[in-house]
Amino acid sequence: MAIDNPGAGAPNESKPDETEARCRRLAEHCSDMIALLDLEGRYLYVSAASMPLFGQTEADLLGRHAVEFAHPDDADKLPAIIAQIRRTPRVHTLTFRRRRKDDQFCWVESKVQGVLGPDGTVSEIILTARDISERRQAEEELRIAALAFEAQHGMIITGPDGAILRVNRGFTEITGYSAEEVIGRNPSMLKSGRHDQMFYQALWNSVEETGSWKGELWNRRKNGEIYPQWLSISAVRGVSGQISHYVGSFADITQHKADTDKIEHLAFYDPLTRLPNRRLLEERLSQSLITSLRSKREGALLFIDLDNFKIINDTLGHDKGDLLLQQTAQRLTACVRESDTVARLGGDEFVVMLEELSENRAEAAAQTRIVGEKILAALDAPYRLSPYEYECSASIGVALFGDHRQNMHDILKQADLAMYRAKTGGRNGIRFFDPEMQASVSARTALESELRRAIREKQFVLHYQPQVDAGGRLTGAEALLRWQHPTRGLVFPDNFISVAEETGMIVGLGRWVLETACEQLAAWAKRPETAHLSLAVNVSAGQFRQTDFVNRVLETVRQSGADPLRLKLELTESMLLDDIEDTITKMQAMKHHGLSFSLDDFGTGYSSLAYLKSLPLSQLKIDRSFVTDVHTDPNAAAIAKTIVFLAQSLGLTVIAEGVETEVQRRFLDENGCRDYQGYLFSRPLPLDEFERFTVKREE
Ligand SMILES: Nc1nc2c(ncn2[C@@H]2O[C@H](COP(=O)(O)O[C@H]3[C@@H](O)[C@H](n4cnc5c(=O)[nH]c(N)nc54)O[C@@H]3COP(=O)(O)O)[C@@H](O)[C@H]2O)c(=O)[nH]1
Repeated sequence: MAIDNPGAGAPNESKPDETEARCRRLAEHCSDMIALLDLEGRYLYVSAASMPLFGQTEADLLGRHAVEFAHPDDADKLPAIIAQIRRTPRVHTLTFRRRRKDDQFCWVESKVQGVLGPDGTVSEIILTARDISERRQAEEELRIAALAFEAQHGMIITGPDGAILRVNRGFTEITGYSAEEVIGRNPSMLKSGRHDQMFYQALWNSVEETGSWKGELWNRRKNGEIYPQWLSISAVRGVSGQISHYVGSFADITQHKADTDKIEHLAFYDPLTRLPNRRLLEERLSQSLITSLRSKREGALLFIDLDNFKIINDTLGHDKGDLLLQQTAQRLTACVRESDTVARLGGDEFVVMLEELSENRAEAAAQTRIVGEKILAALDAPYRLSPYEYECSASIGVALFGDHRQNMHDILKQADLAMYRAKTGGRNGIRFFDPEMQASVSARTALESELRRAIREKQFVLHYQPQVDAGGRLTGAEALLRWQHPTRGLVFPDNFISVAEETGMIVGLGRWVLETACEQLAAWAKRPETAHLSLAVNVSAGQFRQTDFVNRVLETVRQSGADPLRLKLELTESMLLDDIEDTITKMQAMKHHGLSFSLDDFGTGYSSLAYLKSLPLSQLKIDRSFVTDVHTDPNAAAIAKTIVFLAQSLGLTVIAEGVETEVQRRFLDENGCRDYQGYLFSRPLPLDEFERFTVKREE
């Protein structure tokens, strides 16, 4: 299509000057640029109303080539079209960047068309131009948004009610769900179950309050796999300010996390043994120093160095050396609790850090020594380094920590120094840094081996402490263990029972006590002056927890011929509460055979009414500490009275131990206690003296 030159005239139409005036009016009121160019592309006419469009005036334009105003990159476009129009005058549309008066470029959409002259050939060119910069920008933004939406990130758009409206390809690739499977549903379908309600509550609070939330989150893929993602949620608000959409963008960070873990592992773990390295040990040690300051519990650092490790490297080669170090790591790890730390400092140097030991330093040293000995024994066993078998002992230096004046480096140095002393002291041993600790640990080691020997050689005797009733009549006795030491004389249980308990020797020792006590009961039953006596025997937690404890007790009673009705087992609160169900079952089984139970040291532990009711007890024993103070401390007096009242309410008898004075006895008597034991009546006596005491009482 072409436009005829208005000046050329046309039959049956308006007169030419009228038409031209109309055209001019049209041009003068149109904000688009309307221009006439000659066939070279020079401006002949430019509509006045369009001047503000590009800022140029008629004077700036007329006679100038239109192409001069085109962006250099678009400069070829117009001449190419003019060349075509000269051949065929049809309409061409082109977009190009056109310079404005201020030298800025704007995007322009132009229609270019030939105007036929009287000879029917193209004599001029009519050009219209419109600024489309804003439209172009909007289109560009849309294009970028579309590209961004289809990026690798997962995208999810929901309505204000949370229903999914759109997801992208990235979403499908990461989650495994197609768009059809999720549209209309709630994103909660992707939840992994790893976060609680509070987590999601905080997330949505942030979106509501700040408009967005960013963070790490675990979700579940369609195949059930749980994976970590980095999620960013933004609320989109409409013109009214109401939330119209939520846009979520997320990346699968599984690989990133794995890489981070790997980097962390490399930084904090020894690659050969996979144990924590020095750096991590130091971190944990500083943390532990803070914790132990708060909890008041001691910790210990065991510095372990393999004896003669160099020889294995020199003789069997480094690969066997590596193998031995790996096995050492495994053995060390097996010797400690999961909460303790085993680290490799390098070479053949390892460190074990024990935490949460006793508050008492000597006890903590004893606990550490037990672990240290376990480690020595484990490391002393032959290593299988196929085809070789190799033996390699270790030396251990120990530093205790709990003293807040020590710092991490001091402790490591102390343990190292102690280890050095262990080496020079003959290897395959443990040394404590603190000489006092060393002395107490050495004494304990000696006590332990003496005790073992004493059990083997039966160096024990029982003493019997009389128990009397309100009328002063002898009702029975408590059997109390004594160690007849070959050089130290009579040793009292407070000096060895705890060691026997910690080492497990209490089981054998307790068995001996029970057998001896039952034999004694059976012997007394045969004599009229002692036949009425009952005997109380102390039982330790370690004994009671043995799975065959009940059978052993019943068997011992049966074999001795003792009357079970005269045997009373003294148990303590703490041991009973360990596993209350098991305790009740065991006690009931023994009670069924006639045995009775006295709750020793009552009032010093938990003293919970709930368990008291459920245990098949027959007696409560008021602890000596309350009895001692009944007339000096109103609290002790109140406790003693309460225990008597409690026992009466539960249908139990009550016995007071440690009664030393008549004042104490009278107070207890006035408050309903009818049975007593204590120095006021007699100290614990060797068998012959006890029997003489019995006869005297009978007289
Ligand atoms: N598991 C086992 N524990 C036992 C055994 N034999 C004793 N023990 C426990 O050892 C602790 C100390 O016992 P011991 O040194 O024999 O002291 C007992 C009495 O001598 C002492 N006592 C008694 N009357 C008085 C007194 O008037 N004053 C005073 N200062 N001390 C007195 O009390 C101890 C008896 O305590 P208890 O057993 O709580 O009745 C001690 O805890 C024993 O239990 C054993 O064979 N196995």
